[in-house]
Amino acid sequence: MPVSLQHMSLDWGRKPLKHRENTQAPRTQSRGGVMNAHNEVRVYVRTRPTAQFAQELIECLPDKQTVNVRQRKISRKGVLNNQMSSWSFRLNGVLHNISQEDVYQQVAHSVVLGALEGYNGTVMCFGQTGAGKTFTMTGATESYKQRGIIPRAIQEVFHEIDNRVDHTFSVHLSFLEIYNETLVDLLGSVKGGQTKHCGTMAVVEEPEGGVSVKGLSLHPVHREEEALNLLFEGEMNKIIGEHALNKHSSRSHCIFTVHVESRSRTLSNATYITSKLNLVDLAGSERLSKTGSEGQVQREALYINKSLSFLEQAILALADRRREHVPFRQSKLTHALKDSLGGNCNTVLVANIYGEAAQIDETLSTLRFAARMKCVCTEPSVNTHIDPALQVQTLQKEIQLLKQELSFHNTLANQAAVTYEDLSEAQLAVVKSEVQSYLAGTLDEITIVSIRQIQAVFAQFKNAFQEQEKQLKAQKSIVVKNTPSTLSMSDAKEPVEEMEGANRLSVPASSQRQSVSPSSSKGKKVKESSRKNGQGNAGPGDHLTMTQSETEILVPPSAAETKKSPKDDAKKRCDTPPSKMEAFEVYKSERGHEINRILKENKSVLKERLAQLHNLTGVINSIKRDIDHMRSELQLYREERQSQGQLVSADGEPVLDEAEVTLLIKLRRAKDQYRQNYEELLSTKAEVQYCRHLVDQCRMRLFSEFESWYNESFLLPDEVLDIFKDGGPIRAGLVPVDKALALEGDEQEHAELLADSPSATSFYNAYNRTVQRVRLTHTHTHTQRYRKQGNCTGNVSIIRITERPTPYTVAVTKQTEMRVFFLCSEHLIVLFTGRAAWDLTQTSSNRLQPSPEGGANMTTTPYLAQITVAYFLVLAAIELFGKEVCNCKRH
Ligand SMILES: Nc1ncnc2c1ncn2[C@@H]1O[C@H](COP(=O)(O)OP(=O)(O)OP(=O)(O)O)[C@@H](O)[C@H]1O
Repeated sequence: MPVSLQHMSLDWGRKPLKHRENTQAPRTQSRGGVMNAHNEVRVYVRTRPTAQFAQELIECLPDKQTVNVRQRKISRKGVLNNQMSSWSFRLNGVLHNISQEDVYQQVAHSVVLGALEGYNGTVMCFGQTGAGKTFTMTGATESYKQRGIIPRAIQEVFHEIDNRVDHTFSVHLSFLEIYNETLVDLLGSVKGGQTKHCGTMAVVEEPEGGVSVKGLSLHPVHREEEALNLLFEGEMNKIIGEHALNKHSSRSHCIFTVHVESRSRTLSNATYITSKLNLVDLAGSERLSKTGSEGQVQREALYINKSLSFLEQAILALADRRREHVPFRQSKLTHALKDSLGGNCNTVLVANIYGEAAQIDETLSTLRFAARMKCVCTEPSVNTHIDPALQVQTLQKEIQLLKQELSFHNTLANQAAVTYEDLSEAQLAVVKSEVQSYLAGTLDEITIVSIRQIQAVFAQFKNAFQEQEKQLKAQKSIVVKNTPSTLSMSDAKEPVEEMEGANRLSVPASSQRQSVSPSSSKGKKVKESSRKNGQGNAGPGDHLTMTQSETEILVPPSAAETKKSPKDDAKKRCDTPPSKMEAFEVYKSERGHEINRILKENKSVLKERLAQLHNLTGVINSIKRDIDHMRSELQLYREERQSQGQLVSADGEPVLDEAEVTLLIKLRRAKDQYRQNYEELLSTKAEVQYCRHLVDQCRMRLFSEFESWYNESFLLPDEVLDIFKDGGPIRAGLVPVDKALALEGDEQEHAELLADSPSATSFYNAYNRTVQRVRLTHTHTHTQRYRKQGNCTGNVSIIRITERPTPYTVAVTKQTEMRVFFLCSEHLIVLFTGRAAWDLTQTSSNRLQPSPEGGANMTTTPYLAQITVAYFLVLAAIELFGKEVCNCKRH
């Protein structure tokens, strides 16, 4: 077996970078940056110097990036004729007659710096046997000046490490050989190596992507010299053969890897970065007819050629972006290079070629491989890791610091006694009793001291709510059992959509328990028809979501309630108001008929526009697909042509062929079509948005008017209804704040004026309207005045409820007995004493029971405006506490 060991001279000492030899070649990238903006593999071609350089066949252009190759055409019969074919290859650089130092600077310098910044890097030499791959990668052994990329990379790594004092680095080396499809550890015999997994060597996939070699030893190195020793040791172990084209031909593929790990000395975070710098010297492809290899060397050549052809297949697949599968596992070489070729790596290929005419076929084939490789994309990214143990330590320190901050803050705020640990059983019991007292009205406020306490308070509220809900359900099931439904599912089906919204705006349960009289005949009609159905309200609620209000209504009137006085008639009727769903149906067909009709019309227009939008989207997507398809067809076509070499005219201009031109025209047309449809899509979208807005507006109006009508017909107390009478200061429905606030005293004033003369009604009505209008313009000032009276300053706890279309804010002042509630909605802002409001809830009375302490805007005689306001406030407040509180802030 003609295997020999290559002799290496070991006299390459380290030389400081500032004394380096000629560095004329431009530095392509800045220090440590991602070297390739387009994330494509960078490809260089290097010519082996020769006295017989075939100038007439190989032309290196002055741009130092293009190489043109000419070859005699082969006739159909397989014989050469005098016609020539030309190919042009544009690469990242043509390294023709340049020094080893310049090669390193152009090819590997930025990849090495990238590796120190956490980017994986690969530099790989490919080409015909004897073309200069080993010379490029390892260099000549005789002279320091002629050393190749690997020793220079080692030198640069350690030089940079010495300079980067803000980081600590650890460097390990490995040296893998793939010989006849067998993995060999070239440093296996060297002591001090660490091997992760023992046993047969194999390429294994890493859980986080990428590959590693099981059983390959990793050697820690601290100095350049140590690293060079290992390189030379491995080089000595490489298998070398001899044939006609190369006396010292590498018979295997070799991957020298520098593993770098770096941590910041200045930042005390738990992150660190790692990278792998792969320096790959591939075995050369060879034609047995040219090398004249025999026996073992011939067998090796077969293995080499086979693995290189698998490499070509993998590159073809990688370059074709439509291919999902890349056959990496076909050979040990492609599998081992999996993450170096198409991964997160800065990859550079050097294609080594002969300059002689005799090797022109192989040169052309090497250049085609290089052109394909240039189409391969990589995604360089920094390999950042987190050290879990260090992170725990850092977080513990941070917690400690924050605890100290907090206790310092508490001391300043006179709250040194507050603890922030989990609440004990005793503390939880205290919270529970506080919440119960608060709900019962015996406690005005719960002082908030910590987040854990807030959580416990909310948990208690939730418990209370759930318990109440359970009770209501139990109550409902009893009533439902006794109340046969007369409405079928289909009856209830249509209103569902609208009622979902109606429920959102609905008046809560307790409000319906109040004794009120209907003010309109329509309301009565609904109520009466509902009465005919036994208890009146069970129907739709049985099939749909049973709201709290509906369940409440189902409770049959007690014997005491049926005993009526003449004035109690209204009360009794309101004990059993119709279900909202039922009432809503009636409302839509009568009072709300017009707005309901408009809503329906708007909905149908919206539906039509949505269908149009849907169609347009379909059309656009299909055009987009066509465009994508054409683009990739064009790309593929170009790549194919590029890999065959760019066809150029006699003047050297690139020539487009007919097929490419046709594809370009088709693509342009499709783009125009896409643009037109897209514009149409935008205008249709705008129309849809507008229609949606109209539908929403109509729906909101329908609901709000229904609410007003329902309240007016079934729920509002007589006193309130009186003030809604024609000519009264407040119109029926939700009470606008300005009117509510302006109401005070109006009744009296009105009555006095009317007393002048009964025939002066129109005059006074007009007068009153003008007065109201003037007051309306002063709403803001008015509200401010009340706000001040409400003493809404100082510490305020705000609980915001977000589960409603319009969020409500309940603000409770801490300073005085006075409580101010703001119910903010489109129509109503209420200022009131909290105690009075809660009293009202508890007694279920329609009369306001002011707190004994009273407030600046409260007296023992309830004003009508205040009653009205209180009424709405209480409804909202009850509803609030039936909902889960989502967010609590302490100001
Ligand atoms: N740029 C160059 N300058 C000087 N000598 C070179 C150059 N390129 C190659 N050589 C010489 O050519 C011979 C073959 O080169 P080398 O061993 O590097 O080829 P190879 O591509 O690695 O071949 P194989 O694939 O058979 O291993 C060596 O003696 C080497 O010194």
